[in-house]
Amino acid sequence: MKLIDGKKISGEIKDEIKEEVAKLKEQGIDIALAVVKVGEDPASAVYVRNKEKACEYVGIKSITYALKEETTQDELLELIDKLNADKEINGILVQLPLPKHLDETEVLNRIDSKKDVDGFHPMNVGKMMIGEETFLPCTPAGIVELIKRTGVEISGKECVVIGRSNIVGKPMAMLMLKENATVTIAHSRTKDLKKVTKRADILIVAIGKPKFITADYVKEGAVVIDVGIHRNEDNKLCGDVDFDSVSEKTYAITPVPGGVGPMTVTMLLANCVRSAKLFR
Ligand SMILES: Nc1nc2c(c(=O)[nH]1)N[C@@H](CN(C=O)c1ccc(C(=O)N[C@@H](CCC(=O)O)C(=O)O)cc1)CN2
Repeated sequence: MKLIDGKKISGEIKDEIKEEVAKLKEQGIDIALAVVKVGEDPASAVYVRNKEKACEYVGIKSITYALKEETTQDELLELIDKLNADKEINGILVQLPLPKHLDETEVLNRIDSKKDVDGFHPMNVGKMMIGEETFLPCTPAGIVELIKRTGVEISGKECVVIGRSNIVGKPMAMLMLKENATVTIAHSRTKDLKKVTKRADILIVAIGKPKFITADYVKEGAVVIDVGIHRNEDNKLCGDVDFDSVSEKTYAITPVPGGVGPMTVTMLLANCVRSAKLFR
Protein backbone atom coordinates (compact mmCIF):
# COMPACT_ATOMS: atom_id res chain seq x y z
CA MET A 1 0.00 0.00 0.00
CA LYS A 2 1.26 3.45 -0.95
CA LEU A 3 0.69 6.23 1.54
CA ILE A 4 -0.14 9.42 -0.37
CA ASP A 5 1.84 11.92 1.66
CA GLY A 6 0.03 15.22 1.15
CA LYS A 7 2.35 17.04 3.50
CA LYS A 8 5.44 16.02 1.49
CA ILE A 9 3.84 16.62 -1.93
CA SER A 10 2.46 19.99 -0.88
CA GLY A 11 5.92 20.91 0.45
CA GLU A 12 7.42 20.13 -2.98
CA ILE A 13 4.78 22.23 -4.74
CA LYS A 14 5.29 25.09 -2.26
CA ASP A 15 8.99 25.12 -3.14
CA GLU A 16 8.08 25.34 -6.85
CA ILE A 17 5.69 28.22 -6.10
CA LYS A 18 8.32 29.96 -3.97
CA GLU A 19 10.68 30.01 -6.97
CA GLU A 20 7.93 31.37 -9.23
CA VAL A 21 7.02 34.08 -6.71
CA ALA A 22 10.70 35.13 -6.51
CA LYS A 23 10.91 35.36 -10.32
CA LEU A 24 7.74 37.49 -10.43
CA LYS A 25 9.22 39.75 -7.72
CA GLU A 26 12.28 40.27 -9.93
CA GLN A 27 9.89 41.48 -12.65
CA GLY A 28 8.34 43.92 -10.16
CA ILE A 29 5.21 41.83 -9.56
CA ASP A 30 4.25 41.52 -5.88
CA ILE A 31 1.42 39.24 -4.83
CA ALA A 32 -0.98 40.05 -1.99
CA LEU A 33 -3.84 37.98 -0.57
CA ALA A 34 -6.66 39.31 1.62
CA VAL A 35 -8.11 36.72 4.01
CA VAL A 36 -11.46 37.53 5.62
CA LYS A 37 -12.47 35.60 8.73
CA VAL A 38 -15.74 36.27 10.55
CA GLY A 39 -16.28 35.00 14.10
CA GLU A 40 -14.34 32.66 16.34
CA ASP A 41 -14.73 29.17 14.81
CA PRO A 42 -11.61 27.35 16.16
CA ALA A 43 -11.10 25.18 13.05
CA SER A 44 -11.29 28.26 10.79
CA ALA A 45 -8.70 29.97 12.99
CA VAL A 46 -6.30 27.02 12.40
CA TYR A 47 -6.89 27.02 8.63
CA VAL A 48 -6.41 30.79 8.35
CA ARG A 49 -3.18 30.55 10.35
CA ASN A 50 -1.99 27.75 8.02
CA LYS A 51 -2.74 29.97 5.02
CA GLU A 52 -0.85 32.92 6.55
CA LYS A 53 2.18 30.72 7.28
CA ALA A 54 2.14 29.21 3.78
CA CYS A 55 1.95 32.68 2.19
CA GLU A 56 4.88 33.85 4.27
CA TYR A 57 6.92 30.78 3.26
CA VAL A 58 6.53 31.39 -0.48
CA GLY A 59 6.82 35.19 -0.31
CA ILE A 60 3.16 36.16 -0.82
CA LYS A 61 1.95 39.03 1.38
CA SER A 62 -1.19 38.07 3.32
CA ILE A 63 -3.45 40.47 5.17
CA THR A 64 -6.07 38.97 7.50
CA TYR A 65 -9.28 40.84 8.29
CA ALA A 66 -10.64 39.22 11.47
CA LEU A 67 -14.20 40.46 11.89
CA LYS A 68 -16.34 39.97 14.97
CA GLU A 69 -19.12 37.34 15.06
CA GLU A 70 -21.85 40.05 15.03
CA THR A 71 -20.63 41.57 11.73
CA THR A 72 -23.61 42.41 9.51
CA GLN A 73 -24.05 41.40 5.88
CA ASP A 74 -23.70 45.06 4.82
CA GLU A 75 -20.44 45.50 6.76
CA LEU A 76 -18.99 42.37 5.19
CA LEU A 77 -20.08 43.37 1.67
CA GLU A 78 -18.58 46.82 2.23
CA LEU A 79 -15.21 45.24 3.08
CA ILE A 80 -15.37 43.00 -0.03
CA ASP A 81 -16.12 46.07 -2.20
CA LYS A 82 -13.12 47.85 -0.69
CA LEU A 83 -10.84 44.85 -1.36
CA ASN A 84 -12.21 44.46 -4.91
CA ALA A 85 -11.21 48.08 -5.60
CA ASP A 86 -7.75 47.79 -4.00
CA LYS A 87 -5.15 47.52 -6.79
CA GLU A 88 -2.56 46.08 -4.38
CA ILE A 89 -4.72 43.01 -3.65
CA ASN A 90 -4.56 40.10 -6.15
CA GLY A 91 -6.63 37.56 -4.25
CA ILE A 92 -9.54 37.64 -1.80
CA LEU A 93 -10.84 34.73 0.23
CA VAL A 94 -13.61 34.56 2.77
CA GLN A 95 -13.02 31.69 5.18
CA LEU A 96 -16.02 29.33 5.38
CA PRO A 97 -18.27 28.55 7.12
CA LEU A 98 -19.64 32.02 7.86
CA PRO A 99 -21.81 32.60 10.94
CA LYS A 100 -25.41 31.49 10.30
CA HIS A 101 -26.91 35.01 10.06
CA LEU A 102 -24.77 35.84 6.98
CA ASP A 103 -25.74 35.01 3.38
CA GLU A 104 -22.73 33.03 2.12
CA THR A 105 -23.82 32.96 -1.52
CA GLU A 106 -24.26 36.73 -1.72
CA VAL A 107 -20.86 37.26 -0.08
CA LEU A 108 -18.99 34.87 -2.39
CA ASN A 109 -20.71 36.27 -5.48
CA ARG A 110 -19.64 39.80 -4.48
CA ILE A 111 -15.90 38.96 -4.77
CA ASP A 112 -14.44 40.17 -8.07
CA SER A 113 -14.16 36.96 -10.14
CA LYS A 114 -10.61 38.05 -11.12
CA LYS A 115 -9.58 37.97 -7.44
CA ASP A 116 -11.56 34.82 -6.54
CA VAL A 117 -8.61 32.63 -5.53
CA ASP A 118 -10.99 30.08 -3.93
CA GLY A 119 -12.64 29.47 -7.31
CA PHE A 120 -16.14 29.73 -5.79
CA HIS A 121 -17.56 32.59 -7.92
CA PRO A 122 -20.25 31.44 -10.43
CA MET A 123 -18.19 32.93 -13.30
CA ASN A 124 -15.22 30.73 -12.36
CA VAL A 125 -17.40 27.69 -11.68
CA GLY A 126 -18.85 28.15 -15.19
CA LYS A 127 -15.39 28.51 -16.74
CA MET A 128 -14.25 25.34 -14.96
CA MET A 129 -17.31 23.49 -16.32
CA ILE A 130 -16.41 24.36 -19.91
CA GLY A 131 -12.69 23.75 -19.37
CA GLU A 132 -11.52 27.39 -19.70
CA GLU A 133 -8.43 28.46 -17.77
CA THR A 134 -9.55 29.84 -14.41
CA PHE A 135 -9.18 29.58 -10.63
CA LEU A 136 -9.98 25.99 -9.63
CA PRO A 137 -11.42 25.26 -6.16
CA CYS A 138 -8.45 24.40 -3.96
CA THR A 139 -9.44 21.04 -2.43
CA PRO A 140 -10.52 19.33 -5.69
CA ALA A 141 -7.55 20.80 -7.60
CA GLY A 142 -5.23 19.58 -4.84
CA ILE A 143 -6.69 16.08 -5.04
CA VAL A 144 -6.09 15.85 -8.81
CA GLU A 145 -2.50 16.99 -8.21
CA LEU A 146 -2.04 14.41 -5.41
CA ILE A 147 -3.29 11.57 -7.62
CA LYS A 148 -1.10 12.63 -10.56
CA ARG A 149 2.02 13.07 -8.44
CA THR A 150 1.46 9.57 -7.00
CA GLY A 151 1.85 8.31 -10.56
CA VAL A 152 -1.74 7.08 -10.88
CA GLU A 153 -3.27 7.34 -14.36
CA ILE A 154 -6.76 8.91 -14.13
CA SER A 155 -7.85 8.61 -17.77
CA GLY A 156 -10.31 5.76 -18.37
CA LYS A 157 -10.67 4.93 -14.66
CA GLU A 158 -13.94 4.47 -12.77
CA CYS A 159 -14.08 7.33 -10.26
CA VAL A 160 -16.72 7.54 -7.54
CA VAL A 161 -17.09 10.81 -5.60
CA ILE A 162 -19.16 10.62 -2.41
CA GLY A 163 -20.55 14.07 -1.63
CA ARG A 164 -22.18 16.80 -3.71
CA SER A 165 -21.16 20.07 -2.03
CA ASN A 166 -20.35 23.13 -4.14
CA ILE A 167 -16.85 23.29 -2.61
CA VAL A 168 -15.77 19.66 -3.00
CA GLY A 169 -18.14 17.06 -4.51
CA LYS A 170 -19.45 18.84 -7.62
CA PRO A 171 -16.17 20.48 -8.74
CA MET A 172 -14.29 17.26 -7.91
CA ALA A 173 -16.50 15.33 -10.30
CA MET A 174 -15.94 17.97 -13.02
CA LEU A 175 -12.15 17.89 -12.66
CA MET A 176 -12.03 14.09 -12.79
CA LEU A 177 -14.24 14.19 -15.88
CA LYS A 178 -11.79 16.66 -17.45
CA GLU A 179 -9.06 14.09 -16.75
CA ASN A 180 -11.15 11.53 -18.73
CA ALA A 181 -12.31 9.42 -15.79
CA THR A 182 -15.77 7.84 -15.85
CA VAL A 183 -17.38 9.66 -12.94
CA THR A 184 -20.23 8.77 -10.58
CA ILE A 185 -21.43 11.12 -7.84
CA ALA A 186 -22.91 9.33 -4.83
CA HIS A 187 -24.63 11.09 -1.90
CA SER A 188 -26.86 10.64 1.13
CA ARG A 189 -29.82 9.48 -1.00
CA THR A 190 -27.80 6.98 -3.05
CA LYS A 191 -29.33 3.51 -2.84
CA ASP A 192 -26.92 0.64 -2.09
CA LEU A 193 -23.88 2.90 -1.64
CA LYS A 194 -21.57 -0.11 -1.21
CA LYS A 195 -22.49 -1.45 -4.64
CA VAL A 196 -21.59 1.93 -6.17
CA THR A 197 -18.33 2.47 -4.24
CA LYS A 198 -17.10 -1.07 -4.93
CA ARG A 199 -16.80 -0.33 -8.63
CA ALA A 200 -14.44 2.61 -8.01
CA ASP A 201 -10.82 2.46 -9.15
CA ILE A 202 -10.53 5.90 -7.53
CA LEU A 203 -12.81 6.58 -4.56
CA ILE A 204 -13.02 10.16 -3.28
CA VAL A 205 -14.83 10.44 0.03
CA ALA A 206 -16.37 13.70 1.29
CA ILE A 207 -19.31 12.31 3.24
CA GLY A 208 -18.77 14.20 6.52
CA LYS A 209 -19.08 11.15 8.83
CA PRO A 210 -16.06 9.94 10.83
CA LYS A 211 -14.61 6.57 9.68
CA PHE A 212 -17.80 5.84 7.69
CA ILE A 213 -16.08 4.07 4.79
CA THR A 214 -14.87 0.65 5.91
CA ALA A 215 -13.06 -2.06 3.93
CA ASP A 216 -16.32 -3.58 2.66
CA TYR A 217 -17.03 -0.39 0.63
CA VAL A 218 -13.75 -0.61 -1.27
CA LYS A 219 -12.53 -2.61 -4.27
CA GLU A 220 -9.18 -4.43 -3.89
CA GLY A 221 -6.40 -2.25 -5.33
CA ALA A 222 -8.39 1.01 -5.36
CA VAL A 223 -6.98 4.49 -4.76
CA VAL A 224 -8.82 6.10 -1.84
CA ILE A 225 -8.81 9.84 -1.16
CA ASP A 226 -10.21 10.99 2.19
CA VAL A 227 -11.50 14.58 2.28
CA GLY A 228 -13.11 14.31 5.74
CA ILE A 229 -11.65 15.85 8.86
CA HIS A 230 -13.03 15.19 12.35
CA ARG A 231 -11.62 15.75 15.82
CA ASN A 232 -12.50 13.16 18.51
CA GLU A 233 -12.80 13.55 22.30
CA ASP A 234 -9.02 13.00 22.72
CA ASN A 235 -8.36 15.86 20.25
CA LYS A 236 -7.17 13.32 17.64
CA LEU A 237 -8.00 13.86 13.96
CA CYS A 238 -9.58 11.26 11.68
CA GLY A 239 -11.22 11.27 8.26
CA ASP A 240 -14.37 9.85 6.66
CA VAL A 241 -12.44 6.63 5.92
CA ASP A 242 -11.57 3.93 8.45
CA PHE A 243 -7.89 4.09 7.53
CA ASP A 244 -6.72 0.92 9.35
CA SER A 245 -9.15 -1.48 7.67
CA VAL A 246 -9.33 0.25 4.26
CA SER A 247 -5.57 0.70 3.80
CA GLU A 248 -5.11 -3.09 3.77
CA LYS A 249 -7.07 -3.27 0.51
CA THR A 250 -5.88 -0.19 -1.33
CA TYR A 251 -3.17 0.48 -3.89
CA ALA A 252 -2.81 3.97 -2.42
CA ILE A 253 -4.58 6.03 0.24
CA THR A 254 -4.40 9.49 1.84
CA PRO A 255 -4.04 9.79 5.62
CA VAL A 256 -5.84 12.30 7.87
CA PRO A 257 -4.12 14.46 8.91
CA GLY A 258 -1.41 14.97 6.29
CA GLY A 259 -3.33 14.04 3.13
CA VAL A 260 -5.75 16.35 1.35
CA GLY A 261 -5.72 19.22 3.93
CA PRO A 262 -2.21 20.57 3.23
CA MET A 263 -2.92 20.47 -0.52
CA THR A 264 -5.94 22.79 -0.04
CA VAL A 265 -3.63 25.47 1.32
CA THR A 266 -0.97 24.92 -1.34
CA MET A 267 -3.42 25.19 -4.24
CA LEU A 268 -4.56 28.52 -2.81
CA LEU A 269 -0.98 29.76 -3.24
CA ALA A 270 -1.01 28.52 -6.84
CA ASN A 271 -4.24 30.46 -7.46
CA CYS A 272 -2.69 33.64 -6.00
CA VAL A 273 0.19 33.31 -8.47
CA ARG A 274 -2.29 32.68 -11.30
CA SER A 275 -4.20 35.84 -10.33
CA ALA A 276 -1.06 37.99 -10.38
CA LYS A 277 -0.01 36.57 -13.76
CA LEU A 278 -3.39 36.79 -15.47
CA PHE A 279 -4.91 39.97 -14.08
CA ARG A 280 -2.27 42.37 -12.76
N1 LIG B 1 -12.71 29.90 1.88
C1 LIG B 1 -12.56 28.59 2.10
N2 LIG B 1 -13.10 28.05 3.20
C2 LIG B 1 -12.94 26.71 3.42
C3 LIG B 1 -12.19 25.90 2.52
C4 LIG B 1 -11.66 26.52 1.37
O1 LIG B 1 -11.00 25.87 0.50
N3 LIG B 1 -11.85 27.86 1.21
N4 LIG B 1 -11.93 24.57 2.82
C5 LIG B 1 -12.19 24.07 4.16
C6 LIG B 1 -11.14 24.33 5.19
N5 LIG B 1 -9.74 24.47 4.74
C7 LIG B 1 -9.37 25.57 4.08
O2 LIG B 1 -9.86 26.64 4.23
C8 LIG B 1 -8.72 23.58 5.19
C9 LIG B 1 -9.01 22.39 5.80
C10 LIG B 1 -7.97 21.57 6.30
C11 LIG B 1 -6.66 21.96 6.18
C12 LIG B 1 -5.52 21.18 6.73
O3 LIG B 1 -4.39 21.51 6.49
N6 LIG B 1 -5.80 20.16 7.54
C13 LIG B 1 -4.74 19.42 8.22
C14 LIG B 1 -5.10 19.30 9.69
C15 LIG B 1 -5.16 20.64 10.36
C16 LIG B 1 -5.68 20.56 11.82
O4 LIG B 1 -4.85 20.40 12.71
O5 LIG B 1 -6.91 20.70 12.03
C17 LIG B 1 -4.60 18.04 7.59
O6 LIG B 1 -5.62 17.52 7.06
O7 LIG B 1 -3.52 17.52 7.64
C18 LIG B 1 -6.37 23.14 5.55
C19 LIG B 1 -7.39 23.94 5.06
C20 LIG B 1 -13.48 24.71 4.69
N7 LIG B 1 -13.46 26.14 4.52
